[in-house]
Amino acid sequence: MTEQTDSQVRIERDSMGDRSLNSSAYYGIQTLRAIENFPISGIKPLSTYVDACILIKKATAIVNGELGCIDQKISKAIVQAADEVLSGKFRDQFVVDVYQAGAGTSHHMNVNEVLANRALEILGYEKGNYKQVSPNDHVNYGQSTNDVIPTAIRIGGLLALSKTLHPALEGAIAALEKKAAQYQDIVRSGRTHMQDAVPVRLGENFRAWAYILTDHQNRIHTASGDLMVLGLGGSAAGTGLNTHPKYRASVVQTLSELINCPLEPAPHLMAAMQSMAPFVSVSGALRNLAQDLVKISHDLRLMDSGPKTGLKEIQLPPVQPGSSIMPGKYNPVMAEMTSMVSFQVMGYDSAIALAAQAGQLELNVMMPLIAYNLIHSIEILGNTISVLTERCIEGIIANQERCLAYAEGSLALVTALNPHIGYLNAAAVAKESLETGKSLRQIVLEKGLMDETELAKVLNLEQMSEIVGG
Ligand SMILES: N[C@@H](CC(=O)O)C(=O)O
Repeated sequence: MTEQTDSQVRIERDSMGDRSLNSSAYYGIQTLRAIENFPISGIKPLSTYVDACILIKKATAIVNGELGCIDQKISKAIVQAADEVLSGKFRDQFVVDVYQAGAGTSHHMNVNEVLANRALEILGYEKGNYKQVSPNDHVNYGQSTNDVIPTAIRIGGLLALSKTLHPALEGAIAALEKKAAQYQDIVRSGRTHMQDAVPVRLGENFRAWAYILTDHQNRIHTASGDLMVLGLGGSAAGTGLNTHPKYRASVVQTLSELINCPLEPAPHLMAAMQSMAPFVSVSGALRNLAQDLVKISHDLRLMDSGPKTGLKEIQLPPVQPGSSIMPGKYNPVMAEMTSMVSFQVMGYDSAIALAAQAGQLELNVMMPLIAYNLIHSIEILGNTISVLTERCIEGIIANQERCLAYAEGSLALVTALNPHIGYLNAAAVAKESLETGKSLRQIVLEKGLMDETELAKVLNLEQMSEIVGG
């Protein structure tokens, strides 16, 4: 290993002493200590979460500059540094493991240090010259991890929802409605308890899934309303110590404009800091969606099962060879992946529930876990639903003959005879059909239970699978 020369390192000082850093690093001494303290997962902060923190820092620098709390020149340099990060620069400088100091102080200081060091360069100073621009005194003026991080989780959640999950759900709903219209006339056998049930239309199966996803989108949208209420301005304990009296309203307004979303200041800042309820609500709505995604992806796999020994009512588009050993096999990989992601989201939700109830007095220090789990849940669900739509749902082909054959052979068709011959007679017909292999029609006629024309009208599959009153 080659030794670093003096020009390749800089010395920084904090309340614990001096440390040397590589002079190319934009993060500083507190980040360095956190890197050493938390070599846990290797998982770095999600880019949406970094965006959220940087947007908050941009808003606070603008407002603190306008209110005269920090020098205008410094304010402008911090804003320029923030814009550079938002445009994609310096992203490799956000390096603290997601499992880190409680409340997120380490990641927060990482953000403050990167912005301070870049602002120093913009103003013509060396990195680390914190007398000129300080991570704590300027970038973090009037702020605390304790109000910034819960705000960043809210903003990160909102950004992730609007960029990934909501568009993905809209695409899936549109694709399912298209399939519903395409396959409206195909009759298939319903199955309840995995046994023959009355006939249904394949198109209605797709329409039902579209409605299920629409309901989840509405639930998530409603829950996410809570994310728009911000405790920013509360500083360390929700009292707003060290902030300008006009800061709180102004910073929320500025942030609203930056992300083009109607944010509002929380009516009680201590409450906003202490309770993790908004994140629990959104995570709960995500879990709810994930549970139905499991159901839908399992249905897709069942209906596609075969090709020779399963149901094969539909054909999912083959997207890759399925087996390392069995030639010619194509597996329902997109649906399999969807189930696994959904299980992960449920796991994240369980951890969020544990973290959310672990607040003590003025603060809940488990926020880093909540931040990662919530934003990651939204993003992996969004990505999953997008590819499931494009690589699976849009390419589904119905096997009309197979669907009809199952529907015609279903013993549950006798259900339509109940009003005409009674449940017990119908049950006897079904039993005999199963034992002898004779058709339901033949047995009813042999027993003289109904005449031929009447029976033909009642055992009409199209009519039986119509939605009554629909
Ligand atoms: N989380 C810190 C405050 C901060 O980082 O701003 C504490 O309460 O100790």
